[in-house]
Amino acid sequence: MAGRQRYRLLLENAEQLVLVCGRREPWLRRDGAAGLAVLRAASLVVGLDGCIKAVGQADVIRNQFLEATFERIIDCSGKCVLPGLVDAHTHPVWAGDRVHEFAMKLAGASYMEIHQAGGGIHFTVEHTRKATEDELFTAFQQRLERMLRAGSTLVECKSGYGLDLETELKMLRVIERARKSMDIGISSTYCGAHAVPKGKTATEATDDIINNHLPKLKELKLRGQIHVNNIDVFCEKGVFDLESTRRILEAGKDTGLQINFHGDELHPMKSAELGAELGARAISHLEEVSDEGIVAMARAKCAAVLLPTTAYMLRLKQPQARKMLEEGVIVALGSDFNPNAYCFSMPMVMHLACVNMKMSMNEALAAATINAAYALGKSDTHGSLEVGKQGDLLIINSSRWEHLIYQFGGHEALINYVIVKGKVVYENERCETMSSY
Ligand SMILES: N=CN[C@@H](CCC(=O)O)C(=O)O
Ligand SMILES: [Zn+2]
Repeated sequence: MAGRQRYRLLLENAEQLVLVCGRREPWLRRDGAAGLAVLRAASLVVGLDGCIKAVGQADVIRNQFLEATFERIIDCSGKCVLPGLVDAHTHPVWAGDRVHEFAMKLAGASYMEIHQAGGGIHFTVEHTRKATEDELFTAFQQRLERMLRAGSTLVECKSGYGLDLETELKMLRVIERARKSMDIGISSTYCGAHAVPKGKTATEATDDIINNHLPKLKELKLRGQIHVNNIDVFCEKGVFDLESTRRILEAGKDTGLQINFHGDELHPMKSAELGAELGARAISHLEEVSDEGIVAMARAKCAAVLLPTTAYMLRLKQPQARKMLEEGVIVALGSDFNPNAYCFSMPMVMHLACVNMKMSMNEALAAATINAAYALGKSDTHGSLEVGKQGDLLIINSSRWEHLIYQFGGHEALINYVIVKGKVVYENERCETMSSY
């Protein structure tokens, strides 16, 4: 019995309550993901501290909390409750969209042709450098709101459209401001090695990052002004080669940052092998990863953050998700939201992962929850519905959770509530009047 205590939230009698996992697993590999933990006719309680206090059969919870009071009770009959989605890879702070480049790509130009001609990341850098901090923040805030409404409650956010120290810090301050003022959870990534700035060689840019950028980040962290979690490099032919990548990642690790970088996207670079050797928490993209790289990542428990929107948008070959899963890699998903791949929606990302990368719906959900949380070093607090974890949840207006993936682009009418730390941060009233079928 819970006694007369007060709690923040009671979700009552969900048709399905998708725990994802229930034994404090820090990740789910293929076999674990195949049998996701799902309860039927279940309830969940979140405490005043925002953490989950109980989850179980509705009648058991009812008896246990008979005398308790709740700030809010939501009747979930006929609905499903899932963990908030975790987006493990985004570039959401920028000015200047690239819709004109979308047209060029549709007409046949490749990503690298546009980049080498001074467009792509360079175009966005030019606009981001000119934008004020407030302008960047306003656009970022709106993007985060859209992510939240699409079900993401924890999002990795990169800098990387400044390249010079001043603009990189401006971006990181914008991320910090959102972290403090918004409900959505943020994992912040320094990505000063996103491209080689115009007028510098890769070696000069690498030296600048190691000698100037990283010491400044360390100083700001010590002063409690900016909290950066991860370090990223775009390890790619014509951008940062393997040796420069190694130098930057090692220096970042020495500064206390988790390694989480772009690798083996357009060309095989042996990024996976390098990441495994350096103890990287995650590597993103991996369309061109080698067989040895896959084995090394599995052994090193280095998560593969797969980005189905990139391969779709750029018509690249798909990352070998099946092979990675079979070899025991921890597979996570990200939207890769950026001016090249303008997609906020993890439900759509999961759908693409299922159709184009041949993942099952269970594998896709594990990849967008517990495994994405692992890729950010946060699976002890996020990514599943277990007692003690943060009460980040979705309620969908359907009696089977798989509708979240099956209805491609249908999440806007399907997601009924988004909840962070037990507090409703988005309520979609349209759901009450609409049938989900
Ligand atoms: N590949 C490098 N970075 C981004 C694209 C960034 C951009 O084009 O602005 C990505 O992950 O897809
Ligand atoms: Zn990226």
